[in-house]
Amino acid sequence: MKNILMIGTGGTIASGQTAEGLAPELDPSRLLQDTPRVAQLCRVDCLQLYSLDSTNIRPCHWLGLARAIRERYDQYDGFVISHGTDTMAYTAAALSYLIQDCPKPIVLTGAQKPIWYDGTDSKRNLTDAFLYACRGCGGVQIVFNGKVILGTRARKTFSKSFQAFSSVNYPELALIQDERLLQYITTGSRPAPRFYDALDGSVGLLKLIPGTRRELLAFMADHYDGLVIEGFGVGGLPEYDGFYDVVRQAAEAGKLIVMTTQVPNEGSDLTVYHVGGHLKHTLQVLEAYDMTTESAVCKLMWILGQTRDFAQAEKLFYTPVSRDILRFSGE
Ligand SMILES: NC(=O)C[C@H](N)C(=O)O
Repeated sequence: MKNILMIGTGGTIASGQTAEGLAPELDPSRLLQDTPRVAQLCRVDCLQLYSLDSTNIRPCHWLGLARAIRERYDQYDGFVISHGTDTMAYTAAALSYLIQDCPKPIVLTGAQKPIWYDGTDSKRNLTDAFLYACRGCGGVQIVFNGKVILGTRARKTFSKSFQAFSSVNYPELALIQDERLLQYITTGSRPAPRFYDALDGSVGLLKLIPGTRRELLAFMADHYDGLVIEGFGVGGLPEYDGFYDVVRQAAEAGKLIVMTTQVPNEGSDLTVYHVGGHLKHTLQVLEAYDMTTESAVCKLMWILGQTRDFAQAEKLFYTPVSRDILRFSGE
């Protein structure tokens, strides 16, 4: 039997009812009491690391999760992290940069309804997560509603339904149906993972709207070391009101700027239109292409944890990690 470590962090799956709404209170061993099937699949140890609604999860918690896995890595065959769904895609992306080429499965799961709720999705998701931790591929993945999604490709796309997550610009890796694992895509891995222990949380995300004030961009460029700008369509920046100069000054001041799109699918291509091409050709800005915003944000934090040098940052940003960016593969 495989040895799996379950790490609890909170979320709806572990929540109880309070007068002001659901709040996490159940620890992982309590979740397993309600999911007896797991004990037939593997041996489990439990670690309650946090008890948070995932709205409260921050980069320090991602570092804590990576550290917890690193410290116990040799003792287990796989890891299951129970987590709130709201920021699970960010945690999955962050862990994909902090723990690279991992040959053991690191599986995030959670639920849209608490474990005690009639018709909850908690038990299915937990059972599937453990099944995948025992039989699935290495690396960081989300198992949810029968789908297995690469940690760098996940996004929460439904706020209430059980099908909470989609795989963005990349196929789902596997399906789990009636405890049968259909592994369509495998993840290659090295014999041992590479752990990182630094992230710089000084990254901001600006979603443009028609008429966004330049002052907002300038304020963010002043207050953050890295900035992700979600433009429209295939990407670009307004040509009125001095936006370009703000980005130029920020880039010259050594800030790392990533241009991406707020369109959910197919990614950016800045060079198609002048609103993007002028920027791309004249300034030192990075482009997310087919990466998710969650991954672009976390990759920027990971890069800023290592360097401020644009050339080095550019190299790191465009080097695929766990298939987060495909634009450059094969070129
Ligand atoms: N379904 C959930 O888990 C949502 C919850 N607010 C959380 O992210 O912690």
